[in-house]
Amino acid sequence: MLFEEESIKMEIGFLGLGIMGKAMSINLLRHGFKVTVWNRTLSKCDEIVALGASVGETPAAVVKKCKYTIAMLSDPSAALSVVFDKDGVLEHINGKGYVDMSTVDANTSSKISEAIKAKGGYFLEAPVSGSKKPAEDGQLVILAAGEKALYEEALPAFDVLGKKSFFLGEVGNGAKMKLVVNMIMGSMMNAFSEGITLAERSGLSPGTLLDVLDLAAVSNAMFKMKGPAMLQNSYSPAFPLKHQQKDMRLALALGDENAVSMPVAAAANEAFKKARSLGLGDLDFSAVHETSKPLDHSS
Ligand SMILES: NC(=O)C1=CN([C@@H]2O[C@H](COP(=O)(O)OP(=O)(O)OC[C@H]3O[C@@H](n4cnc5c(N)ncnc54)[C@H](OP(=O)(O)O)[C@@H]3O)[C@@H](O)[C@H]2O)C=CC1
Ligand SMILES: O=CCCC(=O)O
Repeated sequence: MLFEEESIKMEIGFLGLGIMGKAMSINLLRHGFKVTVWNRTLSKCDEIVALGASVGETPAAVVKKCKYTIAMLSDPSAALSVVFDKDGVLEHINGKGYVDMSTVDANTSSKISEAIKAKGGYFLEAPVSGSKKPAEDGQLVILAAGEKALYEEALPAFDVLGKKSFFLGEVGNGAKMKLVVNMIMGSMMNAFSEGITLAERSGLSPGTLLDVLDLAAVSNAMFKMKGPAMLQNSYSPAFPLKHQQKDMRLALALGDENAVSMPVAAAANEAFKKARSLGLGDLDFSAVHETSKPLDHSS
């Protein structure tokens, strides 16, 4: 057993303290797990240390100390770097469990899995659906795949981090499921944003549009949560737009591999790319709304 029954005795490493990693590591601490954190910008560890965590100087140091390490990193390049670079995860992974919860493509996940297995470690991919608030509240949806035994042993931690965990079979299936979900979400966000602009430009109240949508068949949590802020042009980041565009790009590549025509997703990706080119990448992905607004030619 990598894990012991009582969470109080579990020592969990956590790599990556961005919007999601910070909320998730705090949640684990709050529920009695011992947590050792590492972040590329080490100063970001200070807040978590003040709440009771320890710090590892490198990913290798964290893995050496903990039987089980979670990663929550921005993209495929970050996920690979933390594993394969000097002082990376591979150095001490023999006999340990590694759970990558970052959103990456199946190929990246497979590369990491193979390397960890070759060194005698255990690997699970476990990307999540749900954003900053669900991460803070332990309400994520966990899409795991890989080593089944590690999944079962990780359940005490997943039960704290999420409201539901799925085990989807072989490595890659978690990554693919996550990309399909985010591809749908990104397309919906663009349709929503165009709808708000169309309502405004055709003389309707966008506030009333939100009320109507909320009672209609297309009602959903995302429109309800993001709509009011979008009407105020307020895009405080919960899910950064640059990550949503990365997910559209990876989902479109999955479509290429499987000869699936995805014109709606391709158009949504163009809008997210446009938003990035306008410097909106660090704002919430709802900032794609800015690209649906007519240009102001008054000056
Ligand atoms: N925010 C959200 O709502 C959700 C995000 N996700 C996914 O979770 C992952 C994390 O998202 P989020 O927390 O929002 O992202 P952030 O941008 O807030 O954090 C990214 C993290 O990755 C680290 N990082 C980036 N590049 C490297 C690198 N080359 N080497 C090591 N570390 C690196 C950053 O370190 P540093 O602080 O030094 O920059 C930071 O800790 C992403 O894959 C995202 O798609 C999934 C579900 C929801
Ligand atoms: O990957 C990010 C997902 C954000 C969400 O599910 O709200």
